[in-house]
Amino acid sequence: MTKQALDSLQAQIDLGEMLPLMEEFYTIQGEGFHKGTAAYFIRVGGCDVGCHWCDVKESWDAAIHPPTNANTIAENAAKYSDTIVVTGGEPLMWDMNPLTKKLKSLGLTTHIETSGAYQLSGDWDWICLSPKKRMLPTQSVLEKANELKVIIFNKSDFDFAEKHAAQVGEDCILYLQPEWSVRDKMVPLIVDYVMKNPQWKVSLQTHKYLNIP
Ligand SMILES: C[S@@+](CC[C@H](N)C(=O)[O-])C[C@H]1O[C@@H](n2cnc3c(N)ncnc32)[C@H](O)[C@@H]1O
Ligand SMILES: Nc1nc2[nH]cc(C(=O)O)c2c(=O)[nH]1
Ligand code: SF4
Ligand SMILES: [Mg+2]
Repeated sequence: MTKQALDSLQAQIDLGEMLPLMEEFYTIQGEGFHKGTAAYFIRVGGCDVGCHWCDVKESWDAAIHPPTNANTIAENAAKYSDTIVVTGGEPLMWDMNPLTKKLKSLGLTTHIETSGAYQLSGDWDWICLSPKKRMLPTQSVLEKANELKVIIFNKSDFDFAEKHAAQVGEDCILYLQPEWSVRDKMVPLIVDYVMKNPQWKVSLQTHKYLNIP
């Protein structure tokens, strides 16, 4: 590519008109409030949060995922489902306005899975915030989150969950989700916690039990 072409591509990436697309798939939302609902997933590459237990580390390096036109991604997604889940990687590393503008213009419902580590962009019908210790969520995401889904890897994560529950809106639905590799150890603690603190609900990665993407 010429320098001019590279600069133009970078400008489109900066505007969110092009996004590093890792994968797309039609499946069942496995987690949280919308679990059990058919949805088309768009997985955008790039994440620098660095969770040691992340189940999609292949997403982290944006450079290995092809820059793809946001309008093209949206038009393709519309063929599969009315419900579109944008995930990553960390989708809010990129300007989500062009992608969600096109998804909304096609009449689709937009959901995001985010750590909230970056400023909120995009037009969302549902925001799932899963905060991370290594990079705390911004106020912009905390105040708009529809669900708070905290991953429980060890006992200290219950305190982390409460700290974030105190920062989200009143109607935000609260979930505790076991980290997959320690689920046998953490599920009994989560069950006990939710019975004692019924403002919380249990979320499981049901797609992993169903053996679907
Ligand atoms: C891979 S992340 C991508 C979106 C965004 N970066 C985030 O962390 O919310 C999608 C969801 O999977 C959760 N997750 C990732 N690895 C997990 C694991 N090993 N066990 C349980 N949940 C996990 C995240 O907390 C997040 O809710
Ligand atoms: N089925 C299914 N449901 C999911 N909910 C959140 C996911 C994600 O990786 O963001 C995910 C995923 O990867 N697969
Ligand atoms: S923020 Fe999300 S994508 Fe990034 S490392 Fe953590 S779980 Fe993985
Ligand atoms: Mg996943």
